[in-house]
Amino acid sequence: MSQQEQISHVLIFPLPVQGHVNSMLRLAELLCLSNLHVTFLNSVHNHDRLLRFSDIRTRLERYPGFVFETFPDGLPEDHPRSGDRVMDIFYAIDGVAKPLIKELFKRLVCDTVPPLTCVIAGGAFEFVHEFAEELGIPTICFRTISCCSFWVYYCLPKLIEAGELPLKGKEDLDRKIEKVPGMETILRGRDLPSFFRHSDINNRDVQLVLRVNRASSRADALILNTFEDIDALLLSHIRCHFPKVFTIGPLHAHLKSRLSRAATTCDPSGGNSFWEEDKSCIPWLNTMPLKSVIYVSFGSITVLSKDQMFEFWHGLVNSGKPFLWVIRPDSIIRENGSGHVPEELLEATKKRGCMVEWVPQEEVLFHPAIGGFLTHSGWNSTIESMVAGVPMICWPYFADQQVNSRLVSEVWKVGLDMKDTCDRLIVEKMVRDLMDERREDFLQATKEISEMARKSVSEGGSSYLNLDRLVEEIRLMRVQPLHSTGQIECHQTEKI
Ligand SMILES: O=c1ccn([C@@H]2O[C@H](COP(=O)(O)OP(=O)(O)O[C@H]3O[C@H](CO)[C@@H](O)[C@H](O)[C@H]3O)[C@@H](O)[C@H]2O)c(=O)[nH]1
Repeated sequence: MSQQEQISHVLIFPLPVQGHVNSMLRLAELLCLSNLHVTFLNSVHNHDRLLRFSDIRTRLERYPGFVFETFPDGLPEDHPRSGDRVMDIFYAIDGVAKPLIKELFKRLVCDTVPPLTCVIAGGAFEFVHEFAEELGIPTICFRTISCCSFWVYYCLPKLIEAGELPLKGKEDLDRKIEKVPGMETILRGRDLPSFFRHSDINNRDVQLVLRVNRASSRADALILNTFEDIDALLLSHIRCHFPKVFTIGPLHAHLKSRLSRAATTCDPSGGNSFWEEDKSCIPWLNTMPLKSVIYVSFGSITVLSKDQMFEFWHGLVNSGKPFLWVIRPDSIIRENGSGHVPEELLEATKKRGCMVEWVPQEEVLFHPAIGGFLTHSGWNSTIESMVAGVPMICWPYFADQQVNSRLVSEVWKVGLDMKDTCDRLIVEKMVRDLMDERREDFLQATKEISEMARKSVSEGGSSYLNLDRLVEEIRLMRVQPLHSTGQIECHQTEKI
């Protein structure tokens, strides 16, 4: 086969957490639909959960060019991989899995047909760029966070240089942050990614975040799960630094659009869940009036203290609105002596509440009974809510979520930002504002954004065309010979 005819083979390597794996799997399927060969790299821990709780195997086995590879993430099985221990994932992988992943890269280049031609990485590990550069493999960085938070992360060194960071104390949280181009009037200290609330810039996590963000610019191209209409200004800044940016989102809607055009028999609503989806909430929702229910979910990493849980619970009950609340089994911090649930909460919940451990979120958001979403502002949840036309109350937990929630309220105007408070009176007021007082404004804004999003992923839309361009770009990518020897040193590689 000639160089031109060679089939492109992409390795997709997400940070092994639900939110990242979700969007990367959607990308994988979109690339398979374009007849590219895709190897998807999962941690053993996540892969087991995915096989247990989703239909991913049947969905992806339809594509002859799709394969999973796995690696051990280096953490004990009972490690929570969430809350304030989520950063352990980065350090454990950097230690244990790194050499195995390097061997995998070599094996895919040397011993696989078709050979690897490109790596799409989540931008979480610097070593991906090191290995790829050593082996001459082109890389594309897919940051699964929002465009606005990607840009804020990218500008952080500038903020440090200009003295806007570190924040020195609580009094700095409301100070304007002016050195992020395109966001000069929007951000305050409290809207920066949570890692940067640290007053010590040399802190290990802060340094890690700075390093991995710097590494993004070593990639040959950048993919973002957004669409041009909501991020035009920031994209114009980003494109000055990253000449090849492909905005191909919202990915979940894009996948649906392409699957329906391909007229496959595959259920486009199939999830990629690490937890068992409890569908009993759907018959419950069917009994509720139109747009009356507030859906509550804080994603896959957030953990709540018992006090926080009770504040939310009281606030929801006191708002008088029906609520569907996802509480992951591992999401409440165990504390001694504070487990008593007041009788009035239990009674009110029996009447108008439904609490489950995990739901098919896309289906829930599209249910006609859903009128609002109390969310942690993870980017997938945010963009899924926008597509479904559901306004949000944002309670960001950490990382990029702090930026997303600010944009939701101040720029896109599709919801309210409740960051840094967790008080039953505020929860109650925000729910009433979202569902009653300011409902019409929010519904109008979400409707407009939802229409723009759907248009972008329909034939001829910006994300649709950008995906075609991305596929063309990938088809042109080839492994370049090593500088030192003039050829890749393909020797026996170990299977992981
Ligand atoms: O009951 C549920 C709850 C959630 N989901 C899905 O799980 C995903 C959660 O993703 P996201 O909303 O992005 O939250 P996290 O799981 O917290 O995602 C991580 O990854 C995101 C993308 O990079 C970041 O924006 C977040 O800050 C980071 O915590 C979404 O697709 C949801 O549809 C379900 O299917 N069922």
